[in-house]
Amino acid sequence: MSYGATFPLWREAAGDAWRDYTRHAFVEGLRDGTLPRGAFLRYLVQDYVFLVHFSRAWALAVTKAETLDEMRACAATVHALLDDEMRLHVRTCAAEGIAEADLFAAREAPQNIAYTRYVLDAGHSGDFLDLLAALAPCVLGYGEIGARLAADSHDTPYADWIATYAGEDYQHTCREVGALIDAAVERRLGPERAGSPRWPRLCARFETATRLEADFWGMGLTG
Ligand SMILES: Cc1ncc(CN)c(N)n1
Repeated sequence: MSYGATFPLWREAAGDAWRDYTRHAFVEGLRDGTLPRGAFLRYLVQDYVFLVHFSRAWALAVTKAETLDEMRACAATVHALLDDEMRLHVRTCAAEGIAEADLFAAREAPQNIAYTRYVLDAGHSGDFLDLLAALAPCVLGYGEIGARLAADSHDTPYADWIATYAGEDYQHTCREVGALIDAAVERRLGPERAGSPRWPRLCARFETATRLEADFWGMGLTG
């Protein structure tokens, strides 16, 4: 999955961190069905709270945008998070007897706080590109993981999770976010994006968010 021209460059610059995230033991447990149910539910409850804060971060991107097209793309992502992706969390947890009000009130794990507040801070202290570089591993990494697991999963109880991220709605969001990033980078850095003095810092932001993703899986596994 490439999702545009900038994402593959950021992904390559992140080196091993990208593999640590997208091939994490948690992900492999989703793929082959060996992930303990308790670990999955611990992750899913935290992920609901994560998505609340991620929606706030994408809403912040609306305010940091410079064009109406950018605003529309960010607002569409807020909608996709709040009204599509979180449905997976609500229905899966409801089947386990966990109400949505309990999800909303869940106590945040330190790894969750670290990741979401890092991204929000990238947006508050930086500009639109700083924020997009910190947001990208989340959206596009799950797109990549979902597509791979859909093509290569066995008989797993996590088929609903995989289908959500491999599905057309989520993959459409990934393509739109990839296009948004490309256009935003070109607008601010010009065609020679990798030669811009800002480029290393954007790569570093992407890599940090990628490492925080791996830590988030680890939280699911070990608490
Ligand atoms: C931690 C995390 N990262 C990414 C996604 C995909 N939006 C998610 N639901 N949770």
